Amino acid sequence: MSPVKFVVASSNAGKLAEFRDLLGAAGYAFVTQGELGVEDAEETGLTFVENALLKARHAARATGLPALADDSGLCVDALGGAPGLYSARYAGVHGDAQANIAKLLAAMKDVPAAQRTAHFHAVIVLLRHADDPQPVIAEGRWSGLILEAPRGDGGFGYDPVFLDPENNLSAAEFEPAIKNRLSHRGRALAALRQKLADTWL
Ligand SMILES: O=P(O)(O)OP(=O)(O)OP(=O)(O)OC[C@H]1O[C@@H](n2cnc3c(O)ncnc32)[C@H](O)[C@@H]1O
Ligand SMILES: [Mg+2]
Repeated sequence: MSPVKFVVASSNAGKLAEFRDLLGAAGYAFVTQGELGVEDAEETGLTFVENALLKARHAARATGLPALADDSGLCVDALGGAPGLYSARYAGVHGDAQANIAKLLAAMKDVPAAQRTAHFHAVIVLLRHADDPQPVIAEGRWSGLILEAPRGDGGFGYDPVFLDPENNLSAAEFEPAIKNRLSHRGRALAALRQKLADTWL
């Protein structure tokens, strides 16, 4: 395992567990912003890219370390892309997955099966330092359908109501390693590593 290379600018325990597996398997050690006493950045951007940059810059500035951040969300076609950028705070309270799921299922109550398409989107940003003018940016997508009721107890956030049609499993029914292989976050991180292959990571 390499020495600590960067700080991960996230306070989401579910995301951090996924990063631990994904980056650990690749041999990279990191610290979390929470371990270094860094507060959450304000997510004032209007796009996933902007928010990921804000988070990474905030953590890099506070710690002096390179920083990796993820901004992600669930985009539902029948809802015009909502909750999208506002996925974490859809029902009003940041990170209340139960309330977010309840609000989503209510909004989708009358939407027929064929129109329940959705995708998770993740943007991962790596800044080598707070003023890095050349951020490395990678994106990943996971397409599926919104279920009518939650299934499974793994994962986090909207996982219980997101169906992967190819496997007929909800995101909360996958083994963590399989979710990491299929997911928006896993794909974004793979793309990031490819971009960095001959340079930094
Ligand atoms: O900003 P950080 O501290 O990383 O944590 P966060 O939870 O606020 O993260 P985001 O701002 O990126 O919001 C993303 C939300 O989208 C949802 N989400 C993202 N990836 C997901 C996944 O793999 N499974 C389920 N829900 C996910 C979930 O509700 C997250 O809270
Ligand atoms: Mg957030």
